[in-house]
Amino acid sequence: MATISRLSTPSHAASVSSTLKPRSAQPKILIGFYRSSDFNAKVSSSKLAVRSNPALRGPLVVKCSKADGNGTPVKRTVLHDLYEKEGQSPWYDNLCRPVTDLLPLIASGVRGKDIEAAYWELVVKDIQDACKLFEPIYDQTNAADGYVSVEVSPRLADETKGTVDAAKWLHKVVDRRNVYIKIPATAACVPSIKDVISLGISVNVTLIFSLSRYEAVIDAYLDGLEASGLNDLSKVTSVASFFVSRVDTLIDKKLEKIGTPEALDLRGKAAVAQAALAYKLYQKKFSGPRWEALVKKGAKKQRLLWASTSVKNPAYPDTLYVAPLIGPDTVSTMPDQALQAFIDHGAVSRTIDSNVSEAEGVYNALEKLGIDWSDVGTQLELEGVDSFKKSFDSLLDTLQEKANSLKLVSL
Ligand SMILES: O=C(CO)[C@@H](O)[C@H](O)[C@H](O)[C@H](O)COP(=O)(O)O
Repeated sequence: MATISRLSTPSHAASVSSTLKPRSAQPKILIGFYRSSDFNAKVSSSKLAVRSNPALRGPLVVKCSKADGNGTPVKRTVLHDLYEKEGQSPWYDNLCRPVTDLLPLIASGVRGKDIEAAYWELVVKDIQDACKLFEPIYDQTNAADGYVSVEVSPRLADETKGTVDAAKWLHKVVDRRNVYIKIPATAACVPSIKDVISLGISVNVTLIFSLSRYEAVIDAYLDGLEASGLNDLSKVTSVASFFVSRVDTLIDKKLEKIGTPEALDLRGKAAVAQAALAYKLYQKKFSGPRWEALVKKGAKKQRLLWASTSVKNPAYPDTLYVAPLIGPDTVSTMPDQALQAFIDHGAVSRTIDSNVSEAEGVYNALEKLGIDWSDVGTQLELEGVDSFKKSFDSLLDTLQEKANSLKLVSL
C-alpha cells in the first residue's frame, strides 16, 4: 500500500519503494534500504531503521553522506551508476509492519472506531513519518524523487467519483508535499486521474498492463495538467507504474498451450518487448507542441515506473526485468530478489531503447500467433485489482481479529 523513495547521498541517488503489509509477530519494523551492507555485512549510510514501538522510536533521520556514522566510506554499487549514468531511479519494493506493532497504536488512538477507520489512522501516521524521512531527497532533487505513495482503497477501483473523493481526502489528511496518491489505472479510474491531477495532487498510477491503457493514462495526466488552474505546474508530478513480469507469466502459459516451436521460442520475451514499446510511447507523448505548451508552465513528464520486476520463472535470468529496462527518467522498483541480483551481477547501460525494432518484432509475432494484447491487459488488470482487494480485506480481517482479541474496537 505504500511506496517510498529516497536517495542515499546528495549526489548519488537510489530510492526505496515499499509495500506496507502486516507480518507475523516481530518486535519491531524496519523500513530498510540495505545496499552494500546486506552483501558484505557492513553498515552503510543507506540503512534506515525505524522502530515502531513508540517507546523505542527515535527521531527520523535520513543520512545523506558518502560515509556512515563511523566515517566508513559507503561502498558504491551499480545502483549509483543506474542513477548517475543512466538517469534511472532504483526504488526498493518491500516495507512491512508486523501486526503486533499495530497494537500499541490501536490502543492509543483508535478505540471505538470501525476497523477501516482504524486502518487509515495507522496508515496516515506511517505515511507522514515516511514522508518526513524522504523530504530531504524530495528537496534535493527538486521534486523528482523522495516520494511516499499511499493507495486509495482498492475497493474503489470501479468508482470514478469515489476514487476522486478518496484521493482528495488522503491528500488532505496526509498533508505532505512528497506524498503520491496511488490510483489504479482501471477504466473507471482513468477519469479520476485527470480530475485528481487537475486539483494539483501528485499521483502514482498503478496496475498498468497494456499499451492502450498506458496511452489513456498519459492522456489523463496531460488533460489534468491542462485543466488545472495552476500557473506553476512544477510540483504536480506523476509516475505511471507499468507491470512487467506478470505479462510473461500469463503469455508464457498461452504460448505453451499453442506449443509450436515458434510459440515456445517467444516465451519470456513478451513483457520486456511491451515495456520497450511503452517507453517509445512515452517519448512520443512527452514531445511535440502539446507537451511543449505545458513545459512552459513548468510541467514535468510523467515518469514510467517498472513494477513487478522480480523473476517468477526460475529458468529465466534473475535480472530479466531490470537489466533490459534501463533508460533516462524512469524508475525501477525492485523487491529484494531483483535488487540483490542486480547489485551482484547487473550491468548498467541504456537498454530500454537499444533495440526497439526487435521489441516490435516480438510484439507483432505474438499477435500473429493469436495473443490478444487487449485481452491480456484486461485479464491482468482484473487479477491485479482482485489481489489488491484481497490483501486489503485480509489486512483488515487481521486487524479486526487482533483488535477483538484485545476488545479494543467496539462494533
Ligand atoms: O504498485 C506498485 C507500484 O505502483 C508496485 O510497487 C507493486 O507494489 C509491486 O511492484 C507489485 O505488486 C509486485 O508485483 P509482483 O512481483 O507480485 O508481480
